[in-house]
Amino acid sequence: MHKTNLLVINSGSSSIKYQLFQMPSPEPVCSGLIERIGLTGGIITHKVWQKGKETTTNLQQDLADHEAGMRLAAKLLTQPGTGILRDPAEVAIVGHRIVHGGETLTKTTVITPEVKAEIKKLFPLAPLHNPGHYKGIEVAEAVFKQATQVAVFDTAFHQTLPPKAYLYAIPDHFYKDFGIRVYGFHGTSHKYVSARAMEFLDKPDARIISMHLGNGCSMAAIQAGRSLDTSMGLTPLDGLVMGTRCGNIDASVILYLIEQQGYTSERLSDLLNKQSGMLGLTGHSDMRDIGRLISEGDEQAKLAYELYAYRIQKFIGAYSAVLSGADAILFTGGVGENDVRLREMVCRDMDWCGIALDPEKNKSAAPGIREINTAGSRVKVLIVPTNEELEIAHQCMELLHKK
Ligand SMILES: Nc1ncnc2c1ncn2[C@@H]1O[C@H](COP(=O)(O)OP(=O)(O)O)[C@@H](O)[C@H]1O
Ligand SMILES: CC(=O)OP(=O)(O)O
Ligand SMILES: [Mg+2]
Repeated sequence: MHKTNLLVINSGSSSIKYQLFQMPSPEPVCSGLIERIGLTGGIITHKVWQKGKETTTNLQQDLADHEAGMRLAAKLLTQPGTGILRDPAEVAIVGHRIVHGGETLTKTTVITPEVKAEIKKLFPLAPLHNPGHYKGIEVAEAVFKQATQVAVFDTAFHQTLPPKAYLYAIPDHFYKDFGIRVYGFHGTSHKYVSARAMEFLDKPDARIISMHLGNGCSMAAIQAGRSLDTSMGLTPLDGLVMGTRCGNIDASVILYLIEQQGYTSERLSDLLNKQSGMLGLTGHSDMRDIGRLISEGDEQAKLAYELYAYRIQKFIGAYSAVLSGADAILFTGGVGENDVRLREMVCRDMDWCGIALDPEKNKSAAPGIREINTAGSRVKVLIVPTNEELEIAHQCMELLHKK
């Protein structure tokens, strides 16, 4: 069978993940994770599967920004030793995760100069993401010259939100004139994990509360595969407490800082996007660092965890109302999939809405989708490892081969 080499690049706010697929096989032949971009102690894990053998390369290297990360990924993919490609021209398609598509880029699309210009126009609405994606596209265009570059948008899955969920209660013309509305993000992940959960539950009309908890965090209320509400808004700043973002905040805090403390918009953007969230509360944005502090008895770290979990619990309550109950809640993302303590805190005292966590199952580190609720729990509690890269690969194939 003819195989298509398809490289997927998923750049998040703190990481770049990449996978090389030989489509239609869903198993990658190479994958990489570049973590802690912009922090000290960058961690790089590059894996290659060839002739039934797995080879892993681990590097520790500080990476200042996403461009440095993308250049390293391209080098690891193509250089002798770690490279799986003899020639970059072997890659036929590069699929890029793009966080913000705005009002016009609502579906998976081939990247043209016009699409790039639109992604650039949206920099202010996704300041931690779209600039990195743009650099990623430019590096990929330079290295994989022959490939078709495709964009898959985080916002696309949330196009099904009803107006009562996507409009803000400000004069209507702000939506009509400037496109100010809830867009919602992490859509590729919410779509992928909810589809896996519907299969697992064998329930195509399932009511699902999906929690993507990574460096960026968002929740979605999903029914029968359609997103009905989500916690991020015009930008990926709203909703939950995140690694460096504040989530929900009274807009008057911003007015107060401008009027009474002389903050400029630049300082405010830096404060709310990059200095807040867990970083602002504890001095650390990575939950592994904060987990270590808790184990050492740090009270502030414990309080920050409580605040993070409490916000999630409130959204579970809200989305139970949106969906008139839930069949399952899903944990995914770097924190959701790995952080035992956090899952325990989120599910604590939630029996009123039918959620009962099994503490032993919660500790299991088994791979793949798994159920961690007690036998009597009315709502299933699932860990569903996300795979944004595979979802992006499928969407690229659908677009280009109409499969
Ligand atoms: N074993 C772990 N325990 C707790 N948190 C973890 C663990 N592994 C990763 N994380 C958290 O996951 C975050 C990264 O999640 P990820 O979904 O990859 O982020 P991104 O938003 O950059 O895509 C890290 O910042 C870290 O807080
Ligand atoms: C939208 C968003 O916050 O993405 P990430 O979690 O990958 O930073
Ligand atoms: Mg991510």
